[in-house]
Amino acid sequence: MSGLALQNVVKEFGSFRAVNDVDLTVPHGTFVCMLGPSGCGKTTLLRMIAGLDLPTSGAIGLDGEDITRVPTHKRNLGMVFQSLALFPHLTVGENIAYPLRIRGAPKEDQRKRVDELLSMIHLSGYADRPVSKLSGGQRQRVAIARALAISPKLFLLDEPLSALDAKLREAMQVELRQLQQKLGITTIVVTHDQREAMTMADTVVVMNGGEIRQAASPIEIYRRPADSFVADFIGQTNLVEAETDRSGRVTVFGQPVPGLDLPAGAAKAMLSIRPEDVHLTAPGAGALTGTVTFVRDLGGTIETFVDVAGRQIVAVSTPRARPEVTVGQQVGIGLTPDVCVVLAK
Ligand SMILES: Nc1ncnc2c1ncn2[C@@H]1O[C@H](COP(=O)(O)OP(=O)(O)OP(=O)(O)O)[C@@H](O)[C@H]1O
Repeated sequence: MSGLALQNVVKEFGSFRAVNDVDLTVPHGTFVCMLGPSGCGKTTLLRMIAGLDLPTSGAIGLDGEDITRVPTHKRNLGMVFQSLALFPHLTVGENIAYPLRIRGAPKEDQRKRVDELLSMIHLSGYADRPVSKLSGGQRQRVAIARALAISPKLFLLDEPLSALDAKLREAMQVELRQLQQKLGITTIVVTHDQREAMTMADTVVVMNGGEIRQAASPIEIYRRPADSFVADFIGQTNLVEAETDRSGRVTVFGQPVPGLDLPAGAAKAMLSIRPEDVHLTAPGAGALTGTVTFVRDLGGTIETFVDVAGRQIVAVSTPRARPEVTVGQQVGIGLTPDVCVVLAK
């Protein structure tokens, strides 16, 4: 297969298993973001793909070749890690040309490639500047260009944008994605920022406790989370329990939700209901009734916190779409089966 394939990859540090039996296929040209809380094993997995760590067991393949034990410098990788490690005493052009120079590429070829890459990262004319005179975002782009100078088979980045301020970071996410699409290079980015992952990835790999909990497109992960960890980790959600009552009706907080089905044979299941799918109504008009406990008006959106039988439900809407409500007021909550995602666990 063309692309990257991880098979039953395990990494143990002493008796601690940091990566537990990971299987993942990344087709050629795909942009993958590995996402998860601190310590979930995403950097360890990336380091094994890079050849910086050896798996305890399992296999890593690239374009059909087993590279599990191939040293990093023979894997044809481009890497950008958190600390950029640009050479501060070299110019922008010299930094980008560095990997070509150490491979003995002719001077003229180096110059051509540097010009090509500078144009790609929107820094044409910057070749002779010292890197010390660049802004954070410009340095980031130079690090990316240097990693791409050798036209690698695989582009690996670990939290590449984490040192940038929020606005620049968002702009760079779009730039990085556009560059990757232009080059069609298989790319894996480790991030703990779900918005960043949703912006850039074809496939988001959500990890927890050394395991992949779900690997799917951003919208699939958001709309059809595999389990309550993924539902809660990606975006905001309401996790509520549904159960079957004595007469066989499926209920939420004791109120029947007609048309909602639980998995065959299950008396209970967790539901994920996104806040934008929770519709506030007049009391009694919705399936549930609750009391407004807090209203967070963020200008573009309003979050309304509602206490329903001692549990908090959050509804999000635009100011125009939301009925006027105040703290202490009773409201109804309309629940339809189509907004309730029944979770596996
Ligand atoms: N060299 C090592 N020796 C011992 N334990 C390690 C080593 N490297 C990583 N670990 C442990 O393995 C687990 C996974 O670490 P890893 O760096 O992969 O997490 P991460 O998901 O990238 O986290 P973060 O977002 O904080 O960087 C952590 O519990 C970490 O302490």
